[in-house]
Amino acid sequence: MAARLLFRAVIMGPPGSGKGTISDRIVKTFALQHLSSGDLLRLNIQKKTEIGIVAKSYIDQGQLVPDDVITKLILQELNSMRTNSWLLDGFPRTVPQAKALDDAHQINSVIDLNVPFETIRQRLTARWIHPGSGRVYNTEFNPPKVLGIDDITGEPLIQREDDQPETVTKRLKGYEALTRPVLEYYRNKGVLETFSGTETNKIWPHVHAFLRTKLPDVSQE
Ligand SMILES: Nc1nc2c(ncn2[C@@H]2O[C@H](COP(=O)(O)OP(=O)(O)O)[C@@H](O)[C@H]2O)c(=O)[nH]1
Ligand SMILES: Nc1ncnc2c1ncn2[C@@H]1O[C@H](COP(=O)(O)OP(=O)(O)O)[C@@H](O)[C@H]1O
Repeated sequence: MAARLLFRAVIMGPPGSGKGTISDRIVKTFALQHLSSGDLLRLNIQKKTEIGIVAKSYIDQGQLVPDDVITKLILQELNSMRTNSWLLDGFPRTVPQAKALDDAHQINSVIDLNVPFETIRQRLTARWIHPGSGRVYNTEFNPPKVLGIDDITGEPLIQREDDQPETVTKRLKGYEALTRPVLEYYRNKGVLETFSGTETNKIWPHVHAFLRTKLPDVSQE
């Protein structure tokens, strides 16, 4: 496929706004490759790589991993996705990250999930993940078939250490201070699309309708 036909998108929103959940629906519907910075970091932590060891100390504190560490990791990964359309989830989270991404790739659209912080706090205490795949559950919204067990592999689910209420508060503060300016950055570039709401099932049809104007729906193929 010629480079000009590739679609490059970013999905943004505060922690717990549904980026992972909506990304999952997007990749099932459109031919896009999904890259989640959080999943990639957790994989590195699991494998105890050098990056994983550095990242863990920040993540557990509810702080962002340093810009140079995450930027290098993501740009390296994107290098292996040169011929694909992609959806980047969780990166960029600071203006320096956004600028570094711009220097390497042209971003066509930024999907911004605007979900109130109170809604998010409630969701994150009920979030369970399958660490191997990044599959995400919620005991109220999308519970696993068997409590504590991944539907697909039968392996145990875990709660993220950084989903404890005090850490969530720190992450939301960090979002306000460091990530909100990235929305402004993309608004000024004319690529920001904001979707507001408190329920993924109500937000998703709007995201779907928007992407439908950019990409063919391949879910029936
Ligand atoms: N109650 C409720 N939970 C949701 C909804 N959408 C997503 N969730 C859950 O909220 C948590 C955060 O969603 P996730 O997609 O992981 O958000 P991310 O941190 O932005 O990637 C997960 O446990 C989801 O299953 C919703 O509409 N209602
Ligand atoms: N682009 C990034 N820059 C710095 N730190 C990041 C980035 N992406 C992920 N992280 C680190 O990983 C943690 C978990 O990220 P993620 O799984 O995207 O969480 P959530 O989706 O709940 O916001 C973040 O709180 C942060 O410490």
